[in-house]
Amino acid sequence: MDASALQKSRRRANPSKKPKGNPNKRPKTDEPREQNRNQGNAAAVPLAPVAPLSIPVPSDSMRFTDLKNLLDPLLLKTITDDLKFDHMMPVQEATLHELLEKRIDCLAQAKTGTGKTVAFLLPAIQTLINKNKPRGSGISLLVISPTRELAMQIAKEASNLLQRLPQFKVSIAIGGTNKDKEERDILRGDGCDILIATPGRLYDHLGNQQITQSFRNLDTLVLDEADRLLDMGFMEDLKKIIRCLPDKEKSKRQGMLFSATIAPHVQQFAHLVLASGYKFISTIPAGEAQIHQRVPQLLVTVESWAQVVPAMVASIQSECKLIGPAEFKAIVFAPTAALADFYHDVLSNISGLPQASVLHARVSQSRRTKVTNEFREASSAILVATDVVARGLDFPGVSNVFQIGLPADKESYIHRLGRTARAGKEGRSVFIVTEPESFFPRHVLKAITFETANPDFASVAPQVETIVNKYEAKGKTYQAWLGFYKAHARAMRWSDDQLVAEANKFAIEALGCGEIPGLERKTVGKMGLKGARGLNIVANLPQKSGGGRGAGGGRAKGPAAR
Ligand SMILES: Nc1ncnc2c1ncn2[C@@H]1O[C@H](COP(=O)(O)OP(=O)(O)OP(=O)(O)O)[C@@H](O)[C@H]1O
Repeated sequence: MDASALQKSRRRANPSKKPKGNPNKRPKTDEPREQNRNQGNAAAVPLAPVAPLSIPVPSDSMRFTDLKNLLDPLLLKTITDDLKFDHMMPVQEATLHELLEKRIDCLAQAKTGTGKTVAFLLPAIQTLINKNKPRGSGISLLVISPTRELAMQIAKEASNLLQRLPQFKVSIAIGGTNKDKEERDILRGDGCDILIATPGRLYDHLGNQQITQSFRNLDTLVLDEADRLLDMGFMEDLKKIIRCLPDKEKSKRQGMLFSATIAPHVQQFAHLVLASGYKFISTIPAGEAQIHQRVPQLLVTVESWAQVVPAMVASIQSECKLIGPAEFKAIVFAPTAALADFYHDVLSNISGLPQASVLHARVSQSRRTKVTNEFREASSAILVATDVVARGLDFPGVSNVFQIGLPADKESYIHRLGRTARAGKEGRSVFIVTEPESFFPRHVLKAITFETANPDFASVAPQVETIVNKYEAKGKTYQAWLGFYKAHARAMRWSDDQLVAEANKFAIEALGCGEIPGLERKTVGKMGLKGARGLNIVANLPQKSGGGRGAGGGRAKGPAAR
């Protein structure tokens, strides 16, 4: 990061005022989260929300060398000489001293791409060094991450920080990989000091007493992307995991929650990980959006579903021309795996664009790792993805983010956007919605100033039509569309009949289907669309239905399925 970028980033982070009101208020579509929050852990009394500290970030950012009395010389040398970090990012400046010296528990909020990972790894690694425990004393630091890719990235960053201290070992525990190998790694003779894990796989491992035992001396517990982990999808696993760990008050372990977005439920559940006197440290000034104001955010509103894909292609072509093909590195976010496959197919068949790849939860783990690594290394490429890459992933040099259709919620929009303009770099964003979806930029994202854009999509429409006509998985795409928008139907003010009518328009106009794709009866039931008019209901198929007759699949669409 250059000096002027650092100056800019410092100017942005001036948390001198306490936030007023609730800038993170969730859209109305989040009732399930609300219910889940209220169910909470009955035994635990939620703490009253803690007001954010007013920590003014000085105009001259501290240097890492200013911490030489608190940091191990080898660790400091790695930061300055190997990683070439000189000044601290605002979140590091705001947290490191307190985390290192006072070992406070904290809930920390800072914009995407501003160095939160180092802010939690550094104090935790220093604790590991300070404790100087004999080998085989068990895991000192546990970091929990919502996605596998983010867990791998954090593990890499931890290994980078430990390159001059090779006696300390980092392991990962993530789904989709060989569990036995992970187990051997965690329990190996020379020990595992740092474990980075996703919740489901970690809980699986905790069925093994030996692994549970390896947490007996846990010094630090971190939840990265804390608001996601304390959300409905992960809460139950998380509570079970925490029950398997030593009691937090007795063990005196340090707890840290980090995220760019801190939704209200985070403060309600922070006590699961943090001690009662924890500090809330925010480097986002009151009233300021949690996103980088310098990222130009273009909004394209199209009239019909048929215009979405041509508008996507035209926007990508125009941005690619603006940035230059050699530097154009874009992530295209789609609402579901099937829509990501569809958009990927289209973009792969448009000449003149950088190579496109696709990533979502239904891609095999080995492929996910390969695609992630290739995209990280690429100087020019397109990655079509679902929210599996929305949070935390640090792909260098992403010039553009495209969001096609509604994100799951406001936080998802912010985290997706945060894949560009990281660590002081420039970035651009395009958000494409249809008229019925335009409530989202207008109301849910009302704090954001969008620039209206009108890409010339009429000229690409015939080419897109030819590609779409050849696309085979139309039924699957239709079903995924229906499942996703069913979840947003209330916000769109659609009845079930209207939802189906819009889905059918999408099938005919956007997918070029000759007739409404069939949906198995059981799928209609699972989607809660029994009785809705306009569906083409077909009998349940014996087993796997494939893409042929019915829309196939039938698996509920949740975060895990994306
Ligand atoms: N002090 C620093 N100076 C320069 N670069 C830094 C510094 N600290 C971290 N970085 C780099 O900044 C980039 C972004 O950091 P990181 O991924 O930790 O951001 P983040 O705040 O966790 O983002 P997100 O909210 O998206 O998870 C990384 O490439 C990291 O190596």
